[in-house]
Amino acid sequence: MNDPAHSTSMLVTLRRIGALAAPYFRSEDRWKARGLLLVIIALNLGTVYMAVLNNQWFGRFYNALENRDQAVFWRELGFFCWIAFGAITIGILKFYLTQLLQIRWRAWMTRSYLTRWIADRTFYRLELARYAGDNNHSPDNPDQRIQEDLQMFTDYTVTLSMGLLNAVVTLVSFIGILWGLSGVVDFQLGGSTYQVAGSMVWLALAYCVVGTVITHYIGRPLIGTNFRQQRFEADFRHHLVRVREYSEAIALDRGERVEHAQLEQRFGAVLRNYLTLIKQQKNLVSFTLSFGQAAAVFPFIIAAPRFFGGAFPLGQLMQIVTAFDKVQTQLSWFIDNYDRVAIWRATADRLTSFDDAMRAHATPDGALVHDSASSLHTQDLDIALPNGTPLLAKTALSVNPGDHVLLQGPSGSGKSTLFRSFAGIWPFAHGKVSIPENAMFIPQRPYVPDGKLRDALAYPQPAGDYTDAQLKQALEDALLPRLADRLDDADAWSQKLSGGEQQRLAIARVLLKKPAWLFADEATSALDAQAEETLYKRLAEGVRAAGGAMVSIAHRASAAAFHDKRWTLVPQPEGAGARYRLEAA
Ligand SMILES: Nc1ncnc2c1ncn2[C@@H]1O[C@H](COP(=O)(O)OP(=O)(O)OP(=O)(O)O)[C@@H](O)[C@H]1O
Repeated sequence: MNDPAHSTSMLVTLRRIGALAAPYFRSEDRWKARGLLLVIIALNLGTVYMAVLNNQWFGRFYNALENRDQAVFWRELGFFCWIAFGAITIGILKFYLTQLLQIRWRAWMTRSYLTRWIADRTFYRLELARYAGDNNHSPDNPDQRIQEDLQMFTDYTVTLSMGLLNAVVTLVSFIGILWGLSGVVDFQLGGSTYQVAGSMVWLALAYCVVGTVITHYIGRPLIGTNFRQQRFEADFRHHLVRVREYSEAIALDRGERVEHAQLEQRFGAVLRNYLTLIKQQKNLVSFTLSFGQAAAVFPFIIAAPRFFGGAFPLGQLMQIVTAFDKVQTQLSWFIDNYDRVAIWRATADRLTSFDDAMRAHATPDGALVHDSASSLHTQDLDIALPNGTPLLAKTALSVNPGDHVLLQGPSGSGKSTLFRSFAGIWPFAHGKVSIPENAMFIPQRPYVPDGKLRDALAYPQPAGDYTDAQLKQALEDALLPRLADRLDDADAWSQKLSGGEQQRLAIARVLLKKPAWLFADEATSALDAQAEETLYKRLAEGVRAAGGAMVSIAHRASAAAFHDKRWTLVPQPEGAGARYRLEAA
């Protein structure tokens, strides 16, 4: 999380905010968006107009009181009902339409970000960029950007800009009123008499400038403390989630004490910072409360000599007091929103960097030519690690229908990465890969989504594409007969199923979809030798029947027996151009 102390200049931030905000008002929703915005602006101006009417009413009402004029008193009370009715109606509409604009805007931005994040596997490349140490283009926690920052950005942009508009228009209106009410005051200095116009305006300004400077001085540390609070809270929550996710491993390691200490330490940081926050807030609250109380009597005190001197009636005094209050409140708007503006800026900065990162990783760098063919061929295939270290260089290989290839090599030699390159998702590969279109990959750690078992089994196709009989048969063929009756059970399958069961579920998917080309990355590593043999047999029969081929990464003889070709990644000496070389046999 950016510290506000290190954020960019206000001008740059405003440009960024403009760039983030503009697309929505140019989108397909633009007419509704612009219409809503205009109505909200009009309602804000309406609020100010109501306040002006209210101020004028104060003058007439208090004059009626002073003159003991009952007729005017009742008429003005009736008029007040109209003003109140208008203010309430405008207030409700303003609240409702502002919320509506915010949620529409958030919905549009969220969909736009989601689309760009998911599209073309940008989410995957962003994660890889993080491992590659590309800090400029690998924002932390995209989930937080999309879920929280977009909500804050739209909320703050609407409320702060409308608040600013309100403050400026109110100030202009009420400074005018206050100026008119102030009249011209004689002012003696060094034996000469000067005439000062708008004395109340100058006094209100002076009062607020003094208040603002003091608030700024007292409130400044709060911004940094607030930001640190958010970060400490996020750290604490993150660690709690990790303990939950890795509960079993931690329990097996007997890591409770370490985790407890870690959690205590993180919560300690939350607590310490919070105590600092409370102390700083206490200072600010002490001042703003005193300042607010003083503001209630300050205009009476300064207008009193002229009032008692008979310069104006009670109604005008009350008008001066309410106008002074308005001017004072609006001038204080800037300082009241000091920390919100800082949060807004940081949010805009984070969204901009997320935007830039998505743009930078929107499409693969184009170095790998990936097309479809009736069999697998690679040409001049170079594969590197995210940090640039070459793993394999100038690799040419081919697999023809009917081939069953076993890929072997030391751990970390790049077997899975070769598969990632075949699939066309590894951004650090160069050269050419041609591969049949409907090839299926079983990753080392299959993804099993939560929800209904039938959906997890058919993933990513809709379960409706398959009959119950097909789904059940696939489960039975994958040695999961126990699950065949639970197709409609919704559960957190990735937590409930054992590692071996999850692998069998991934194999059930293959048996269900019957691809001609299969790439299996240690797909049976958690199974016993007998189950491994049975399942490999079924997989091999499946691809043979479909006229395709199979490439497997596997270590045990029970799997090796189903392959007739072997590729081995052989370590290369330093200076050979790549860490490994692929030997085909
Ligand atoms: N996302 C990543 N970021 C950084 N390095 C990675 C990433 N994925 C893989 N690597 C590195 O690439 C190298 C090859 O990894 P890969 O998973 O392909 O090896 P493997 O041969 O399949 O290993 P194993 O047999 O242990 O599964 C390893 O050194 C690994 O640390």
